[in-house]
Amino acid sequence: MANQTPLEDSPDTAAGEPAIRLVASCKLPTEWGVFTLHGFEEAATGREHVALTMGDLGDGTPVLARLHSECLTGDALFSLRCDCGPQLEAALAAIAAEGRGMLLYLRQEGRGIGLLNKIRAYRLQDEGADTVEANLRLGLAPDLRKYDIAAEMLVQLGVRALRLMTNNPRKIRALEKAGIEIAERVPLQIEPNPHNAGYLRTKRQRLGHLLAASGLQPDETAP
Ligand SMILES: Nc1nc2c(ncn2[C@@H]2O[C@H](COP(=O)(O)OP(=O)(O)OP(=O)(O)O)[C@@H](O)[C@H]2O)c(=O)[nH]1
Ligand SMILES: [Zn+2]
Repeated sequence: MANQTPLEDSPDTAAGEPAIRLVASCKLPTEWGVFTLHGFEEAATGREHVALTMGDLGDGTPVLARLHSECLTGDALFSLRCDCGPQLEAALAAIAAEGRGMLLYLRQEGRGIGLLNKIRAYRLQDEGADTVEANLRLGLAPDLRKYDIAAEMLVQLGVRALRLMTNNPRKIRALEKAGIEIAERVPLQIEPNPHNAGYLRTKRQRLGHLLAASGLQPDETAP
């Protein structure tokens, strides 16, 4: 069986030690504005996550937020197979436009299956499988992500209520279960391209994403 990257389930470690700790923060100027970058480390695994914040987050009013799971191909390598890169940019632009908000960049690549398994899954998608079926054919669940660690990062940054930019109801449910209030869902729908329209359609039909159907064509493997 392919290598599966296990994800930590709970923010509680032995002896009540925090599951994740803030290690260092710095300024991060971007093309949309100057954010503060906070680096975190998971106690159990050493996995590193970051949060980008802007403005005063501690006044108790819900914070415009994005929880973005790592997608090396879409975020850094310009892949058109998914909507991750444009969502990342749109979220940072929206936060900067408000002058207040946060983006958590969570190192759970490939919906938690890891980079190499995602490449294996893409290979199966090249051969006709959809994004859910590809995971299943590798013996992996369609979505292995957890949000307990993210909830703990929010709390450590003084945030307990969000206006969450997402189309993913599972993300909302998981955060609510972890004690975070979702005051509002802010849709984050990107204009599809010929390479990701089938992927987005599968997300809507098989993963329950709240996406408008228009423009989502069935061909996930368009060249
Ligand atoms: N296994 C697998 N993972 C994928 C595929 N395409 C994208 N991903 C991963 O899907 C994840 C996308 O995460 P998010 O941007 O948080 O989006 P989401 O949970 O789908 O929902 P939104 O908040 O609505 O964007 C990233 O970890 C990507 O690496 C794929 O075909 N297979
Ligand atoms: Zn992606």
